[in-house]
Amino acid sequence: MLNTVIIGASGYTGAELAKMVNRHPQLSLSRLYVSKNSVDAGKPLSSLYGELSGIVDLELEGLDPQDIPQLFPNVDVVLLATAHEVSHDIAAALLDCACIVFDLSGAFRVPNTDFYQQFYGFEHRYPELLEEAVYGLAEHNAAQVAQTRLIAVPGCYTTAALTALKPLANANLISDSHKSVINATSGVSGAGRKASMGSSFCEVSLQPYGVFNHRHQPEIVHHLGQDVIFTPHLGSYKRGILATMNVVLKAGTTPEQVQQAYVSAYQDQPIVRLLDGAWPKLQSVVNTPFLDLAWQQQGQDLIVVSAEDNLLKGAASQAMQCINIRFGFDMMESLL
Ligand SMILES: NC(=O)C1=CN([C@@H]2O[C@H](COP(=O)(O)OP(=O)(O)OC[C@H]3O[C@@H](n4cnc5c(N)ncnc54)[C@H](OP(=O)(O)O)[C@@H]3O)[C@@H](O)[C@H]2O)C=CC1
Ligand SMILES: CC(=O)N[C@@H](CCC(=O)OP(=O)(O)O)C(=O)O
Repeated sequence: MLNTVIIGASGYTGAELAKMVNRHPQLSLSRLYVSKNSVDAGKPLSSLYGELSGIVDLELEGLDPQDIPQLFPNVDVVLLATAHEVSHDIAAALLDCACIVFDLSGAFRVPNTDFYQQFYGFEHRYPELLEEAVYGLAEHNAAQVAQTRLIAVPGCYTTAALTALKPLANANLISDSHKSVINATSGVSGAGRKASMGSSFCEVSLQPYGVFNHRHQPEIVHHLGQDVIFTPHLGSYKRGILATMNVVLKAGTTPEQVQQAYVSAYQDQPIVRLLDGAWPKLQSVVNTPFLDLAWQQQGQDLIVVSAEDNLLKGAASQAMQCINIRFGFDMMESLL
């Protein structure tokens, strides 16, 4: 059994992780942490999430980062469900304790320190860890995930976009002279559990945000290898992302080539479901680890649509896919 700890366990993705770790036959959930002075320290996780009552009643503990060298030497797996800056600050100390670290934040996703200054607003002090980290896009980077000690789990919008666009880019089917256009809508849980005006019940209304400057645009570009335009939208519902993408294909690309690109990428990947004759919808993926994908071509124009649960394939269940890959467990273990 692998001794497993979740830091940031009281948040939305942390609670999803707790559920999955708890039902995993090879993982033993030993501790749940929040910040040192958290108002939730001392409470059982199940007092915050009633559905976990009798299932995960472990108490949330406040973590002082200075105690990491004493607390973590016997821990095998650490899941960081924390804000970017928090993950940035504590990952190195956890790696020094020989933990395998799965970080759900953006702190190690793009190997470029300038990117962090520009899009995250902090100076990245661990350029060597940025180089070392493996991007945990499970269906595409399994071989590298299996070898590493630091996995940067992709962002939720990024997973929706890259899963749809990477097979086309890998098959060299996207026109060089057009940017692919990604329009995606996320439920409010994408903003996390902490209260804010922008995510309060009476304020949320379907609306774009982060136009031309959302940090997932450069994350997508880096891992796709092609420029894109990305516009996120906040929807007035709890969870799920629907992304609609317009792609201009190279002249002469046939529907068979597009089909072949998707089938060869995902035919052995149970989490990505290629729909035949229906468009993805949130209802089919919310509260599941699946990402649904469908497309339609008209000449050089391709519309491709993906849908996922932002807290699951967009975060926690993709982290669990990475754990399964990293330790050689069945790839579906504990996902359903
Ligand atoms: N929500 C989503 O759809 C997605 C989120 N992500 C990323 O995953 C990470 C977690 O997101 P989410 O679950 O939504 O966030 P939440 O805001 O819901 O939860 C954050 C958690 O971190 C804890 N925390 C805050 N500061 C510290 C600290 N210094 N030390 C330890 N714990 C701390 C919080 O508890 P407390 O404040 O009480 O200490 C809480 O448990 C973020 O980096 C986010 O960007 C990635 C993909 C999708
Ligand atoms: C609705 C909403 O606010 N969504 C978040 C995305 C959360 C996420 O997946 O991304 P990171 O891990 O990169 O923070 C946002 O736009 O910032």
